[in-house]
Amino acid sequence: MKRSGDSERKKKRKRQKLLQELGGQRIPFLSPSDPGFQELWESSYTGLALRPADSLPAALHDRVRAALHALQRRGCLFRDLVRIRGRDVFTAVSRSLLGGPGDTYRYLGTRLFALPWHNDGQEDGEACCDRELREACRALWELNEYFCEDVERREAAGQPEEADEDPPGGQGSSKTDASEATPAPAPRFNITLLNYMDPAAMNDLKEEPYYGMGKMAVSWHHDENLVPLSPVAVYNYSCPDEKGGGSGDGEVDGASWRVGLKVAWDIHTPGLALPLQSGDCYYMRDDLNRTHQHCVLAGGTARFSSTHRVAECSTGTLDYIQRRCQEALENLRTDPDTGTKTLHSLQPSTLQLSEEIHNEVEFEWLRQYWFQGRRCARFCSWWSKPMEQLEESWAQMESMTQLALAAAEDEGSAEDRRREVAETLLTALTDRQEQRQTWRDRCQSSLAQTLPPEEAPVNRPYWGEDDPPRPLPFDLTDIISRVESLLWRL
Ligand SMILES: O=C(O)CCC(=O)C(=O)O
Ligand SMILES: [Fe+2]
Repeated sequence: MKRSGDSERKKKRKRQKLLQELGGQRIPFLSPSDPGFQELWESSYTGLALRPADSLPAALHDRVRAALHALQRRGCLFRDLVRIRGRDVFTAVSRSLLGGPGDTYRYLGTRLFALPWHNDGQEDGEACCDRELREACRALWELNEYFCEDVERREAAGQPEEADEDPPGGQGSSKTDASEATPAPAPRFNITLLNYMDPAAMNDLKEEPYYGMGKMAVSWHHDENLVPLSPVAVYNYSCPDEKGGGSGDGEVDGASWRVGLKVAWDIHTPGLALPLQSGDCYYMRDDLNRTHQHCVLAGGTARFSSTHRVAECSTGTLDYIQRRCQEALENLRTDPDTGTKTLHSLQPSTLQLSEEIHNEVEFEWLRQYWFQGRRCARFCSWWSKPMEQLEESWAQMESMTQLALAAAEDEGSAEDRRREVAETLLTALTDRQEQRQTWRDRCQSSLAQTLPPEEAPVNRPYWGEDDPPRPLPFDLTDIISRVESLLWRL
């Protein structure tokens, strides 16, 4: 937590310095009708590639569009209450995560839990959601497969396919690929984060501050939590203009949606604004996401996007956290006859491991999940059972902490050992107490209060004096003081 605070402060200083240097002036940016647009794309935005709508199969467009509407109609998309620079804010876009069963994706202090793709033809009885949703998820899985194969094709060819790579309006220039170094095997997209926004329903969209590009639906950012150098593929669907007057594919004159790009920490290279027709896709490849930032500029109509990513999921799958819990619980022994619990080992490294896992399952899984309210369980039951099981494991870990505490306070034991145990506990409990406070504050924030009951954050696990007792209290203030005073005495 402290570390990210430091880097936030550094970034803030860097930002202020650039703004000072800019002195209130706007940095230029280029659109396709500007002279030099294509040269700028080729020289400073090589990792960006457009795949125009007409190069995708028409049937795929139809299925994906129907799927996006179905997910929206069924209320599966939500504005996330994320955390930016220590403050809670709602995202302007509504989102939903799809991916493999048990996958999660973490961004802006928020872990999203994937609605499973359903590429396995489950029958009604055993399924976690109904047929309509299964079909919708499956359509996005097909789009994901399409993108995986497309990226593989491009990498195998070593060189981009001409027609797909030219900036719109380009006269067939022969652009060479930036990635001429050793080709690594193309990682497969494992999740998609869906976005939806209807600008007519939003009255407080922020103006793009540096270039004057217009209203932003998503502000400048790097995509987080991706495998380094992995590509991102985005499907853009601008809904037909219901009021009429557009060209029927989401285009109102001068009001198409655009993706904005800029070189990170650079006020000299002009920005790039790429308009997207309905059905157009774009790729961010190589190190574009690291060296550049992107934003989404709102157009005139409602719009969906499906953003396919290679999420770094080494600590982000249900399998992973279940394995971690097992690892922690290996140190707990329950007598089969009496039910009495004991710890196998009081080694500091063993205790430290289980206390760290305790914090990980509580703050990265249980509290993240419940903070998002009961919103997902309404239409998909996939996560309900695993979350119950994780909570059971967590409850066992509460017993383990209590046993370790008892060992530290056991006057019959060697003082060295007691001190070691107390020190290990103090670190873990201080962290736990701080994080519990943060989550409690987030659940009670004024923004959280504006949500309808079924979406409102739940501060869970929580237990007060009137609830069934647990081995340790929710509020650890007294326990921490006990451990501290123990350490003074030992
Ligand atoms: O909608 C888009 O085109 C991109 C959205 C985006 O940048 C994101 O979700 O991270
Ligand atoms: Fe992004």
